[in-house]
Amino acid sequence: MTTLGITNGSVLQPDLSISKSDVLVDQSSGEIIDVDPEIGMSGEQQLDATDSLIIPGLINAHTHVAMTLLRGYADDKPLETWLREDIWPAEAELTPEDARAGARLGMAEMIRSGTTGFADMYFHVPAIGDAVESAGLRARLGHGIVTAGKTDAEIESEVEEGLRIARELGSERVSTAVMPHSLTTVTEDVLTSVAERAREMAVPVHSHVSETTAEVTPIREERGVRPVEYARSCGLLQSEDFIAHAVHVDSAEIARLADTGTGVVHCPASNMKLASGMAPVQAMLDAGVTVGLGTDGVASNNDLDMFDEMRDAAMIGKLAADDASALAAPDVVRMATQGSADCVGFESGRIESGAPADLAVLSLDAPHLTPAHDLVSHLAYAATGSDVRHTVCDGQILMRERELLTIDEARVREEVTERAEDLVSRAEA
Ligand SMILES: N[C@@H](CCSC[C@H]1O[C@@H](n2cnc3c(=O)[nH]cnc32)[C@H](O)[C@@H]1O)C(=O)O
Ligand SMILES: [Zn+2]
Repeated sequence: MTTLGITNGSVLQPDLSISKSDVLVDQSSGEIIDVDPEIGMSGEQQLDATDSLIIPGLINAHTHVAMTLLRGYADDKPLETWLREDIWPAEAELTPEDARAGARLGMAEMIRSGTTGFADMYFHVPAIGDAVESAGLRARLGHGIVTAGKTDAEIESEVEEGLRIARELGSERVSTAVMPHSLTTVTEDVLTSVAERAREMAVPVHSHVSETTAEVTPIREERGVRPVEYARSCGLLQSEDFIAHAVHVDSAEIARLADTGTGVVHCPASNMKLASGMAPVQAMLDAGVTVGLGTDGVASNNDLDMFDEMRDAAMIGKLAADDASALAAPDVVRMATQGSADCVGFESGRIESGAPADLAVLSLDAPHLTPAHDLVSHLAYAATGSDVRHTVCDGQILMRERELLTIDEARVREEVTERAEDLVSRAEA
């Protein structure tokens, strides 16, 4: 057994209280051995956490990580127009090597901002999976299945790819899901059949649901039910499943999401930027829905910093509920850690013995984090990703004193810059 001690800091406990404590990690199993004052010095190697707070690694429960290639490429448009006019044509030109480079850049950004795990829906998933393996993060990956605008033969190969990825990929840190893109971009037959196959493979289903009113209206008009009911009728929304957005859900739908135990991944920045709407997150929390947090792709965010996302969730949550006490600091911190872990099906998100050693160490030695009346408040409202000193996933150090150890950042930035230019010129040719 090789051990790592994180010493001389404070720990954000699972109940969100803060105590002066060390953390001792078994690097062989990737688990936390113990959380206890003074225990860190017994580790074979140490990470210093003086004037720092040890938090669970944040979990980005819904993203499209390779979209870093399209950061700033098309802004200031609503979802449908943005996807059809700009994003899908550019993505049609994307190669597996582009996706691999884009994913590596995105993971560099995640590690730098204390994110240790994520759920990703994209294509060229094996290339993204390789990038995850070498970066050292934890991820649940799936091929986004779209049927809209495709021929029967194309649909067949989309479905095959989606099921093949769910069945064949996977390792210690990489798990999979079946990911039909949304209720309006995938036919009823395909939604029903891929959900059934997901049950046989014992993997979750993940989709975009009710992100905009443009998705709700056609379902209501054609089927006479709201989207959550329709999704149920297709066999979606089991307890292991998780959906992104759920912006336009009524109280009956919220009750249904709570009963079924389906996770909801709130993506506040994307919802604001695409003007998709304000999700009723406080109502979902009150009803007992499991709520996590995600950035969505960077083309609609435009970064992968989960600290920004916590702050955005708190701000828009208060506006949506017309109540300043809604989406309080502990609510958003819980969403970015335990809530996201519960959505995605990770054991991480909590610092306790036996849990995966997925951690971030945040420096408190900064003007914008002074004074320290309430560190949970700082996490939600004042800290940023650049305050993270060290990032650890599965017991391995991915960043030490802001130096990335698993990704050659300069090389990745250069490569993505070149590939992104090339991609855009192909798309616009
Ligand atoms: N196999 C599909 C690709 C699906 S990947 C997932 C898709 O979701 C897209 N996407 C990104 N953000 C959003 C969003 O907010 N809502 C819906 N789709 C999004 C993303 O650009 C990507 O095309 C195909 O052949 O088109
Ligand atoms: Zn998305």
